Amino acid sequence: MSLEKFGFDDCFRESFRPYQNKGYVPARIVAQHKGRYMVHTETGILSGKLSGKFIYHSDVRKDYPVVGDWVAVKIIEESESVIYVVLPRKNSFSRKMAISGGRKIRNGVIVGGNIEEQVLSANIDTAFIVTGLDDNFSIGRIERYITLVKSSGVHPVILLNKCDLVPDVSEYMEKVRAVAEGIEIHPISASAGIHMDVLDPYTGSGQTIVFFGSSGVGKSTIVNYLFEEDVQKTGATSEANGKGRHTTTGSQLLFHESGCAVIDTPGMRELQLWADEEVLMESFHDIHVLAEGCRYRDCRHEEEDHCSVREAIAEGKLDAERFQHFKSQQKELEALKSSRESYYKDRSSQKKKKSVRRNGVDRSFYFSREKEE
Ligand SMILES: Nc1nc2c(ncn2[C@@H]2O[C@H](COP(=O)(O)OP(=O)(O)OP(=O)(O)O)[C@@H](O)[C@H]2O)c(=O)[nH]1
Ligand SMILES: [Zn+2]
Repeated sequence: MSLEKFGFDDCFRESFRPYQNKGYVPARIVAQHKGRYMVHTETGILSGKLSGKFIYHSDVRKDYPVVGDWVAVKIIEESESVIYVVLPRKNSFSRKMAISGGRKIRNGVIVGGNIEEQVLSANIDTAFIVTGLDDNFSIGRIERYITLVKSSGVHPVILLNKCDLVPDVSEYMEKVRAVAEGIEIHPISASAGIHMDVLDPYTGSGQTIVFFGSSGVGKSTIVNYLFEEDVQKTGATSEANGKGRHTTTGSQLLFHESGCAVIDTPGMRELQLWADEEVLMESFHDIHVLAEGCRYRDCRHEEEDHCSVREAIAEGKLDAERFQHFKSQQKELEALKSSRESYYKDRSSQKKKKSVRRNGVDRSFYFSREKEE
């Protein structure tokens, strides 16, 4: 199969030129785990390890290959290759990682300790910012995601999913348009198959896409629609209000036979979690300010003594309903966090190596993932 189909464009071809005719072949990183890689070459998927020279010359983490990167490899055996070079990236998503010292996450940003940039994925054409037109709809959250995507240099597209749940989308469209100047906004319904053809221009041959959005907005349902099969498990709607459970597991770069690649890695999901946490902080700023007066730093504003938040409710300074709303959103985030933690634990105790090709989809769960810190 041709590599153009998987995004190997003229630009990458040009960067690869010096390695051509020297025994190297171009390949794309489709999985990565602690210095082990899986690469997709013209002839198929191989394991890949870094050459000694590469390791010697790379002193920062961001030099190392990540999912989505194009690399120059030498094939040493039928199923094994050695990675020599990472071709220059078009763009990338990264997070700041603490490598030592007293780190702490505050407002979604790591403070304290030494920080190093960790690149999570590279060479993405479109990042879909997905929101549900249900309880989950939040303008603040959409703004967060826009910032996240724009700062990486990737083209953002906004999808307002679950349009089947609202009689008139125009009011939502207007609200979103006000914070998303110049960004395409599309109302869709993945489960009802409404307006799904708006995705066509972004999901053709050679395109690499990624989905951002809180748990339950329908990211997996959209991917399944695109791939016309259940490549990702979707959560059954747990409540009548259209909320779903957190269900996506697995880390992969999925290739559709059309040539579209979908990137999904746990690190990217953490980026979303942080964006959501920040939104929670911002939209309940009053409660965060009140909480500073609580006796205990980790006060949950439940049964604790000297709780400024409960006092404010008792005095009628804080609306009890608003506080309940805050608590339920906080709970949702905590549940999401613990499900991600158990995901990492499960993965580390269970070594998986599986690659199945079905209905034109390379379903590759290349190897287990542990928290890469
Ligand atoms: N009404 C309606 N429900 C939808 C639509 N798309 C998805 N859902 C439902 O929303 C729930 C969550 O969908 P998922 O695709 O699992 O959401 P997700 O964003 O992948 O969630 P995580 O995997 O937790 O990140 C499921 O019950 C879906 O059936 C839609 O267009 N309309
Ligand atoms: Zn309190």
